[in-house]
Amino acid sequence: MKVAIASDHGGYELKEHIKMIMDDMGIEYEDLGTDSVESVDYPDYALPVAHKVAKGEVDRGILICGTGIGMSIAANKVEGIRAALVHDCYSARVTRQHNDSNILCLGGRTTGFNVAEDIARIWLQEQFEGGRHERRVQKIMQIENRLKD
Ligand SMILES: O=C(CO)[C@H](O)[C@H](O)[C@H](O)COP(=O)(O)O
Repeated sequence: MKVAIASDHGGYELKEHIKMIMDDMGIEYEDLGTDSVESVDYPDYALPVAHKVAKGEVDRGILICGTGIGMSIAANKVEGIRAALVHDCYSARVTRQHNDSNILCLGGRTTGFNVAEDIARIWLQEQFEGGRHERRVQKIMQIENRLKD
């Protein structure tokens, strides 16, 4: 599995921590910035990650800003993206099993490193269950298609 990861300044330190977790898990990743705590605009980092995931250039994405909210709003504008803002381990598991979420959003100012690490480990390992959830994900995609009319 290959992951694209990015953050704004509010998520920079957590991004560096999550990269260490992926190193430990043996997961290949591409870091699309930012490279410091200097102030930047989160949509500029959400879009490249979302595009890579939507185009299939990577399998999944991780986006981190201060709360994770801005990143999730921006990423979910891209067709084919199911970005999940996660604060707890149960949601991390279920958003993979049920929603087949392809981007994980975390808050660098709202979620402690230890909880964020647990969330990331679960989300990176968990599989989509399909079945009834496949039908529901298809209905999300149909909403995207209707919006094109
Ligand atoms: O988009 C956000 C709010 O949901 C993120 O938390 C940003 O990181 C935040 O808005 C950045 O704020 P700052 O005051 O410019 O550091």
